[in-house]
Amino acid sequence: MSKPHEMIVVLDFGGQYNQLIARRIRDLGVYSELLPFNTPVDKILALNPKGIVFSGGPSSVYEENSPLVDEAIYDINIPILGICYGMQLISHQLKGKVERAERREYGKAMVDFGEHSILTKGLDKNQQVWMSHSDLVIEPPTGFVVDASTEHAPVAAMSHPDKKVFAVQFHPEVRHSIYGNDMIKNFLFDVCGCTGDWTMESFVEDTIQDIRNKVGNRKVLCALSGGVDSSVVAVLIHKAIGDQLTCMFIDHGLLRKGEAESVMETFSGKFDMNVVKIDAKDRFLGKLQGISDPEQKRKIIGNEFIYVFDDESKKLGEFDFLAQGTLYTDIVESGTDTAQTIKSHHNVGGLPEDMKFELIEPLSTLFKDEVRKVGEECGLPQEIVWRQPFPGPGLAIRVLGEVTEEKLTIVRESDAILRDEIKKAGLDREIWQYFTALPNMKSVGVMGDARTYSYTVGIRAVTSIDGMTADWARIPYDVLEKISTRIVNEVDHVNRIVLDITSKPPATIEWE
Ligand SMILES: Nc1ncnc2c1ncn2[C@@H]1O[C@H](COP(=O)(O)OP(=O)(O)OP(=O)(O)O)[C@@H](O)[C@H]1O
Ligand SMILES: O=c1[nH]c(=O)c2[nH+]cn([C@@H]3O[C@H](COP(=O)(O)O)[C@@H](O)[C@H]3O)c2[nH]1
Ligand SMILES: NC(=O)CC[C@H](N)C(=O)O
Ligand SMILES: [Mg+2]
Repeated sequence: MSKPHEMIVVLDFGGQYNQLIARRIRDLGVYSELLPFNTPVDKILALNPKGIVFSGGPSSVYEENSPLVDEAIYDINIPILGICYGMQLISHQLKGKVERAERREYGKAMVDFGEHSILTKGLDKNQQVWMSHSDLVIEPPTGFVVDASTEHAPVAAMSHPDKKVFAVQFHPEVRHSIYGNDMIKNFLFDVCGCTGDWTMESFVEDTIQDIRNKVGNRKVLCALSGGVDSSVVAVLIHKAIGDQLTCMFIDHGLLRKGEAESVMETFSGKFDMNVVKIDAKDRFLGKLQGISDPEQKRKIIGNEFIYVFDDESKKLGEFDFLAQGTLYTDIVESGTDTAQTIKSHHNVGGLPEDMKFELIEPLSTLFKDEVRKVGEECGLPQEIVWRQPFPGPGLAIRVLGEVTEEKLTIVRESDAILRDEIKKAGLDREIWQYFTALPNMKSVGVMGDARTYSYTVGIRAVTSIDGMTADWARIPYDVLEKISTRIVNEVDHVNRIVLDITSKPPATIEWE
């Protein structure tokens, strides 16, 4: 992004909540991005950050090959906030002492700040925090003061106020740390001297300007699915370069019932944009034939998307750029240097190596709920902004195992019934995402006095804010009853309905 804005760099040591740290900072009005822990100091300095946060992470500093930062970072006079592993790292690199704890601390703990530091100014000294560690700082480095302790952690917070280095063993970024957000706020505004100049409005303005600078008078192809993310991207690019943009919507044969028609209707009706629809059903279904491994399916679909964009755009002229609605979640789940691959999102981990397009992904640092705010800021209609997410690989990852026309029809029809009943019950805004999945199994039933041996359909419905974590939605029994009855009565080859009652983690939202 164009960077007249204040910026906080979060160095990523692989912790589960790292993305939340950047998120909380942005919510407080300061732009923040996550960078790999081994980013060289000159690259960090080039971003002109007002402060640097060291995140948590699964490693232990005293182990071989544990992730370290370039030690020059301690001499550049930029404030540092170390969190959990980050605090242990500061101790380790500046010659304090870190050891394996006799008693691990997971979950709630009470922390006692003896004196107020600039971090806890105005807050209760005794406060509930959230811990997740099995190593301990036993002795802070020379020049540091111990700011707080808990029953089991002698150093729960420490600082070197002159050097503006602060560190906490607990996680201020999670809501269970009741003053966590206030501490982050104090760090940003009192320690780093930020003023808070980042808003959604400025994000929209900057992004439009960045796109203009990058594209010049060349042309952009936007991969448009009709979903929230790509619709927001299309509108931002259209505001930036108008007719130099062409949107391409691919019907890969894996869409929901009525989806192709409604997307085309929305986009050709409401927006003054070039939108082309491509029918690529045979290409995708052909490539998926005989494939049952989930990762392989995702990669084939990701590759095929790009090949179709390539082939079809050539018929329309020369396009240097491909724009996608990639979010931070897609990137982190597809795996990074520090985060494990959970699943390859088609638009990130599924891209072919020989891709010629240069990517434009203006939302790649944001979470879904932030994108919805951008959508509202850009004036997108409510039905697009609040549409439930639908994954690019579509029904292919909801048919477990090999994808066949028969199985696709079952998920497509059962999903349409589920969506209809959820809408009728007025739950469509309350439930974040809801769909049916088809496990690769049959069971025995009885219909009209005859034995059946047919498929089971699973109902998946979750509440979430950003898709990173989710809980199963408590759909009222009478609504579930209607859905179940209608699916077995109206969809052929189905004789049993089950409800998925797992949260994420340990499950994921999609079944593949
Ligand atoms: N059928 C499609 N045709 C063209 N591009 C697509 C299609 N499906 C997905 N994409 C591209 O892949 C990106 C990622 O898909 P994803 O589902 O995460 O986002 P979305 O569809 O824009 O939003 P939502 O999460 O609300 O469904 C999209 O933003 C879009 O650029
Ligand atoms: O465009 C996409 N391409 C993909 O490959 C993909 N995989 C999962 N999803 C969507 O991401 C969110 C989190 O999903 P999971 O809990 O299943 O990982 C949920 O909203 C999923 O629907 C995808 N979206
Ligand atoms: N959450 C963390 O950052 C954990 C850090 C370190 N591995 C510990 O257990 O103490
Ligand atoms: Mg989608």
